[in-house]
This record gives sequence, C-alpha cells and structure tokens, in this order.
Amino acid sequence: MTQRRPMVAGNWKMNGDAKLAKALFVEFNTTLSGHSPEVVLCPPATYLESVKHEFEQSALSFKQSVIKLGAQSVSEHDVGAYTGEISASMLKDLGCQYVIIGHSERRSLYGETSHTIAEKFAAAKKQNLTPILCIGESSSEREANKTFKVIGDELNTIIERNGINAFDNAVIAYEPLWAIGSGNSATPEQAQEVHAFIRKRLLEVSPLVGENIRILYGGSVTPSNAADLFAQPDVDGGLIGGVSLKPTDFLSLCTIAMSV
Ligand SMILES: O=C[C@H](O)COP(=O)(O)O
Repeated sequence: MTQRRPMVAGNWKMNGDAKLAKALFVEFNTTLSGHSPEVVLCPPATYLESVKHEFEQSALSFKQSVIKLGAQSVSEHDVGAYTGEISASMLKDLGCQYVIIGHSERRSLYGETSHTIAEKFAAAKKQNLTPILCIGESSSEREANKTFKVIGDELNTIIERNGINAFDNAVIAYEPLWAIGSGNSATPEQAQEVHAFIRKRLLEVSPLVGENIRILYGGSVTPSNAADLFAQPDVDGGLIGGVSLKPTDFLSLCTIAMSV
C-alpha cells in the first residue's frame, strides 16, 4: 500500500498578521524535526510575503521540503480587468505552491459555483499550483442522506472539466459545512466513511490517483480530537482553520499527524 505523506494545512481565513507569521516560525524552529508532515501555510494574500520572509529567515535546514506556502483562493482568469482578483501566475511569483479552491465560505458567501471552481482548479494546474479542493455537505444534506450524492457531484464536476489526471498531486479536503468553526467535528467514523467514499470514487477512474491522493479532514480539528481523526486509514491529515492561528496548538497537530 502507498505511504502517503501526512499534510497539515493552516487556513488563516481573514485573520492573523505579520506577528503571527513570526510566532509560528519561532514555534517551528523549536518544535519541528526532520520527522514532520508536509505543512502548508495559507495566510491572507497580504501576508504571503511576511510568511515567506519568516520562512527564509528560519533556521530549519529541511524547511524547503517541509513548509510550503499556499493561497486561500485564485482567479479563474489568467489576466485582465478583474478588479480585486489575483491570478495563479501572481501567486506563483509570490512563492506559493498550493492554493485552496472551493472552500465552502467562497461557495456560500461569494457565490462560487461548481463551474467556477472547476475553472479555478484548471487555472491553478496550468501554473503548476497544487489545488487543495474543498468538498463537503451541509447539515440538511446530511440529514437528507445526500452526503455521498453531494460529494460525488462535486468530484464529477472537476473530473468532467479537467480529467482525472488533474487530480495527480492534487489534495482534497473533506470539510462538512456543519463542522466548520462550530466546535462540532465529524466523528472519526463519519470522516473515514466519507474519505473512503472519495478514494473509492477516484480509484474507480484511476487506481494510481486514488491510491496516491491525500485527503485531508477539515472542521473543528483540535489537539484533543486530531489523533483519532488522523488515525483513520483514509485521513491523510487536516485542513485547519481556528487552530492554525494558535502556534503551539497548530504545531501539536503537526506532531500528532506524524505519530498516528
Ligand atoms: O479551512 C479550514 C476549515 O474551514 C476548518 O475551519 P475550523 O478548523 O476553524 O473549523
């Protein structure tokens, strides 16, 4: 069986500042060892440079292979009159290697549709940015037993637009909407059930992609519940919101990801 390297990605959302970037790297320098998950930091676009600066100043000799920079969103367009938008090539210029796509807050608050998300996925791939594709069901969809239908449809939209090979090296984050920022995480069993479904769906189309793709869990992950979630066979780490703003706790999650 493939050994997938665990990943812990921190999505600051519209929080944090340059001081947080500094505090995180103080913690990384003292805590992270060569035995580490892949860590992706996704600050607001205005702090990408600050994080990059701290990263470059860091004493971590293995930092190049461990800590990566990610953005929270990207334009589906390459260039042009799109006020307020940031293109994939601009993110590349800033040193990003990852970009979160399809976060439920982008879908619900900013009207991003499945079609837009598939186009953003394409734009990221075109610039060799690795998409972290967020998918997940609402509480009403779960109650109506539509979880697998919603997840399946979200995957299909990407596959139809981009082909299965676009998932090569991509990352998927399963984030049930009801668990995000609620303090009410999915149980390890609920997470595993959906992660296994996602992997099976991809395995059916491409065994290689299905076996290798990392599927993160996101939604109220804390140092108290992470071990049980990350220990599930199809959970390859986490996409972390609130706790990514707390350096000590975030680093605990990185340690837990390697110890399960
Ligand atoms: O992108 C991160 C997720 O939305 C999870 O956020 P949370 O850890 O604050 O629940």
